[in-house]
Amino acid sequence: VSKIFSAGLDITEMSGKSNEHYAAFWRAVQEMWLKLYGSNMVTIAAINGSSPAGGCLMALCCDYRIMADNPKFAIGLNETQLGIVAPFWFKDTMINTIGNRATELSLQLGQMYPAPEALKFGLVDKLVPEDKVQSAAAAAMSQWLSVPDHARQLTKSMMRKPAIDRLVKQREADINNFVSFISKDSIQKSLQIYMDRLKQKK
Ligand SMILES: CCCCCCCCC/C=C/C(=O)SCCNC(=O)CCNC(=O)[C@H](O)C(C)(C)COP(=O)(O)OP(=O)(O)OC[C@H]1O[C@@H](n2cnc3c(N)ncnc32)[C@H](O)[C@@H]1OP(=O)(O)O
Repeated sequence: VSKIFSAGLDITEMSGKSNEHYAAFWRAVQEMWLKLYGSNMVTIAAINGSSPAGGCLMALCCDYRIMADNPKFAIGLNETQLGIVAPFWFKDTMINTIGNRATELSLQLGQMYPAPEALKFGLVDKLVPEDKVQSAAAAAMSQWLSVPDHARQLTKSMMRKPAIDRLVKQREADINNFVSFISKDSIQKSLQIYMDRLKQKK
């Protein structure tokens, strides 16, 4: 889809469904994060459009982020704006990228940052013209792949293992927490209002 890197998690998967559905959905989201954040491969995000919430998380899982230089494209963990809460492992992923204070500001306010602003505090690493995103990502990939792989892999694992271990240890509790949170009437209402607002925007 043009103008969108990822719209984040599918909100329709989190509304009006059974608890079994929510649990299976959340396990799959955890799985995606564990695989991508824990990958020993080099991962470069080529962010060619807006990237809210789950989209931002996916980008943050990568080793390096290149974004199209267009202030109309924004990136951030905007969960609070939907009346929901970024889970601790979303928060950890952001802290590991931009630090504690910038993460707290960003999460409490549910801020989406236009690309030039995101660059300023390291939420993305580089901006390039829209038609150069793929080639810049390929060039970055070559640079990362030129480092001896065993050393790079061990270093990546050393940096990320504490956050990964934390979710692995609490996986079932995190699923239960998600299900009891998302199935609350008040949360379902917030999500409904947010979806209605998205549709009215047209
Ligand atoms: C305690 C802890 C416990 C745990 C607590 C729970 C933790 C949950 C963590 C959640 C993580 C998330 O990712 S939550 C999801 C966050 N995502 C968002 O906020 C994205 C909202 N969307 C947008 O901002 C925009 O749509 C954007 C992506 C920039 C594209 O804008 P455009 O103008 O190009 O397109 P639109 O017209 O808006 O959208 C096209 C259609 O797609 C729909 N759509 C857009 N985003 C959608 C989405 N994420 N899910 C479903 N549908 C979506 C719109 O309603 C439209 O539907 P039609 O009108 O029918 O065509």
